[in-house]
Amino acid sequence: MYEAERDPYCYPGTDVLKNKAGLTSAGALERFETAMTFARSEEPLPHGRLSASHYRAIHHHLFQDVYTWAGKYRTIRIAKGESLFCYPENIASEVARLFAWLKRHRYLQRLEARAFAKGAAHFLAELNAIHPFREGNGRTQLTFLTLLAHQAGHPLDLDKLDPDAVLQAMIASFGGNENVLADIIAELAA
Ligand SMILES: Nc1ncnc2c1ncn2[C@@H]1O[C@H](COP(=O)(O)OP(=O)(O)OP(=O)(O)O)[C@@H](O)[C@H]1O
Repeated sequence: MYEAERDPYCYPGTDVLKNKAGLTSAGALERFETAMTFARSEEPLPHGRLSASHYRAIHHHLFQDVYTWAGKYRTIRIAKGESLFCYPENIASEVARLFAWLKRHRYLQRLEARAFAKGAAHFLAELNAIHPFREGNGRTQLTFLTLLAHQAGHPLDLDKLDPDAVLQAMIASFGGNENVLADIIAELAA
């Protein structure tokens, strides 16, 4: 999925991420990852104040059974399709900047539905452009967004979520158009 040269996260000569179960087949790892993160997502999430450390704790919670680096920022450059994400040396400062933005905007609380959707889309687009973790960004983003929306009084109905539409909206947001993402969030919150 990711394009990374001589990726120290992978078993040599493969694109399979080193994992706690020692699985060297991509399919087996995918099944293991899905099962483990699903089980963890059924448990109560770590408490926190919607901060950067809270975000890391959520990634750690979901991926702790699979990767030793759960909850830790990546150390290599990664890209998906045309999108080259934040360089690793800038991740900590960019994450700090983004969560300071969220705090300054009072965690998007006390906003009307459309204003919430717009703010949440901006936050999500920025978070995705940073892509702080080697893997598991999408699931952590969605978990955090669900929490943020709930606390802001605009709970999301995830049954309505269309993964392909979200992917297209995320790609558009990387190119600077956050409107499609805002429309999706508004629809999920309606
Ligand atoms: N070409 C792209 N440009 C920008 N963002 C992308 C692109 N392809 C995928 N994404 C976004 O990257 C995130 C997925 O990142 P990652 O693969 O680290 O997470 P994951 O949880 O392992 O995967 P998934 O979300 O597919 O379950 C999603 O938010 C997705 O929308």
